[in-house]
Amino acid sequence: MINRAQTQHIKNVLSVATQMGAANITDDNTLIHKSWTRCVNDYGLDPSHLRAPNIVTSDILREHQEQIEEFMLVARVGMEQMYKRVSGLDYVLLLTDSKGIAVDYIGNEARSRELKQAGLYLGAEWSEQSAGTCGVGTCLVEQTALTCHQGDHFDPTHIPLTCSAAPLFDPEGKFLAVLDMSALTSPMSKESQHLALHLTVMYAQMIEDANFLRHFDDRWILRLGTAWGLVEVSGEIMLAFDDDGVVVGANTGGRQLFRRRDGLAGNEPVGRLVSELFNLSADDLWRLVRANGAGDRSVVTRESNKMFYASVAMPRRRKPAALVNAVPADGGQLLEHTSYPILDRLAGDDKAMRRLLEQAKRLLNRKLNILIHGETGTGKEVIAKALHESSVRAGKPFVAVNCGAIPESLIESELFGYTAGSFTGGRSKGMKGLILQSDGGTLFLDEIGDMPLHLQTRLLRVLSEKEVLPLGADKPVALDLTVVAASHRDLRNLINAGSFREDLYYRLCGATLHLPSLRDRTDKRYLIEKVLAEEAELLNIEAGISSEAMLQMLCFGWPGNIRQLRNVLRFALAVTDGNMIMPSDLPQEFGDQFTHQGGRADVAEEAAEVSVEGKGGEECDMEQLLASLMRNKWNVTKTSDELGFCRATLYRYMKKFSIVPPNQR
Ligand SMILES: Nc1ncnc2c1ncn2[C@@H]1O[C@H](COP(=O)(O)OP(=O)(O)OP(=O)(O)O)[C@@H](O)[C@H]1O
Repeated sequence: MINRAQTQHIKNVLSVATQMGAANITDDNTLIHKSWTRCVNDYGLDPSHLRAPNIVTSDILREHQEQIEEFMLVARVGMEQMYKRVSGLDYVLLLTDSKGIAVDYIGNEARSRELKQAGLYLGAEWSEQSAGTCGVGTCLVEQTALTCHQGDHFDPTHIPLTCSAAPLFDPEGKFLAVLDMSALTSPMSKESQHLALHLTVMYAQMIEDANFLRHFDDRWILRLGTAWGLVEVSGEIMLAFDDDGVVVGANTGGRQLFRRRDGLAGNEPVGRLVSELFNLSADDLWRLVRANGAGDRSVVTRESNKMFYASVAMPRRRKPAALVNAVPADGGQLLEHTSYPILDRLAGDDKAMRRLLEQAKRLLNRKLNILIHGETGTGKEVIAKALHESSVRAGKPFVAVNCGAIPESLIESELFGYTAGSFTGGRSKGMKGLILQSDGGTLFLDEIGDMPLHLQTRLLRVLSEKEVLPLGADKPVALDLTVVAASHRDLRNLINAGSFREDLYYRLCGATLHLPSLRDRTDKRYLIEKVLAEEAELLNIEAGISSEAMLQMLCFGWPGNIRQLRNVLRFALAVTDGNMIMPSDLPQEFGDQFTHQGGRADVAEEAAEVSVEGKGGEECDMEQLLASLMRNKWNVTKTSDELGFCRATLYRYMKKFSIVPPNQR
């Protein structure tokens, strides 16, 4: 039902959109009126057709999140800081991607129903084409910061809202995302939102610059500013340059400084020498590195003669050989690249695992909850513990809880604890729950999908309020909690089935790690050798594995993943006669899945030592062949292409090496 104010709004929108061509709109509200015109004339939207917010499905949302996953980690830190400044004022923060989908959100959980109804929620689509004129959508088109206040909105249902939005660009200057601060209600005057817009622009710049510095953490950074004392921390203008003094990146301020006045492309700082852009020789750059807050820091742009103060920071991540020698002894300490041996040891050369571990390293010491997905036995708890031990929380407790293993009737008291006498059968002095036991450290919640719904609600409260209320207590206890949750089930299916809270899911998945199953990993040999060494050490023996037993293990499907691998090796070490594991030491199913030529074990062993040649003359041994087959999911055409054989040759060698595809076993 359209009310009077809405009817008036619709008339207003239509009169602006139909009377004015976009070109000749010049009043105060230029951006908004241009957008109304676009909505009616270009997208065919009708303001009298009221639209409910479009919230995309969790699958689609995840696809959008994955596209800017790394950026979201940086943005989240900025959003949390920004939210602290406005909490209590009923603002909501949205981060949308370049398509206008809200990929991250921070808002008042208590008002989540109203916020969802208004579209101020995770997964909401705020492009102009979908929602009409709005903070995010119009910022996406105009690529500038703006406030879309109440009646500025196109859709009459959005009239109560106020939205201030600022664009975010990636280190290459590509439009990446929008940061938006919105409220369901606000004072009438648009001026009341000046501060909101200012804050949004400020945090957008901070997020963009943090992302820029992360992206170029192996490069030299030249900062320019107009305040002498602030230039070391100011991100107004930043240029990243390489060891030869060539600019490899510029932040938005840096690109604007060199933008041509006529707006045409060109004059990009990237690719040019720092000394071409400023009156700075290589010696001057070193002087700025050493300046350490003192001395002359003024620089002038060569083309436009603008004066700035400058500082230069060394690469944070690596030690570039050429420059280490060039930087004088008092040129400051280079930061060593920190390695994380506990995480690094979890994988060999499997690409998916190496990517995952790099991602895990970037998550360290961020106040983020992490969700780990993976089949049973893939090492979810192992990686959770490695994350804990590699972080600053290493000295604090790591408390692991298997939500699926504790009887439902006990989970509540185990997790939240209880006061003396609060329930029959409890300890007389009460009990500190597992959540409180993990204060300052990490709480690992395994099989989180098995947590009963009413406890999910309590856990959500603990996570959002950072305090826990033990059973029977009248005062909550504050705590510093980091949760790593794991599940072998797809939690989104549980959400769709109504057995898992969506809001808890988003609280838990500050970042998601997907562990590959063992059969898909290309570093099986590394894992086999590692687990064998660990098991042998426990028995205080030296142990090896014969090439045929290794081959059988490499070919096995491992439905129980690394846990099964450990059990198999433990079994083999227990039954083997000597210190060398032979095929006969492996459980029966290993022999069954592996067809020997003529049933003779020695054929495979012999084959393992044979090398075959590709048509290009390159050597290829049995293991390479096997690895390639597995990499290509046993697709013979792809494998033969990769190795440079014809298919017939590949089949011949598979036969020779007794390699049987899984579907023929
Ligand atoms: N990278 C690894 N290196 C050596 N051993 C590992 C590795 N990952 C896992 N394991 C071993 O595999 C077994 C299972 O690991 P873990 O309990 O972490 O798996 P999970 O995915 O949490 O299993 P579940 O889903 O059943 O709880 C353990 O014995 C662990 O030591």
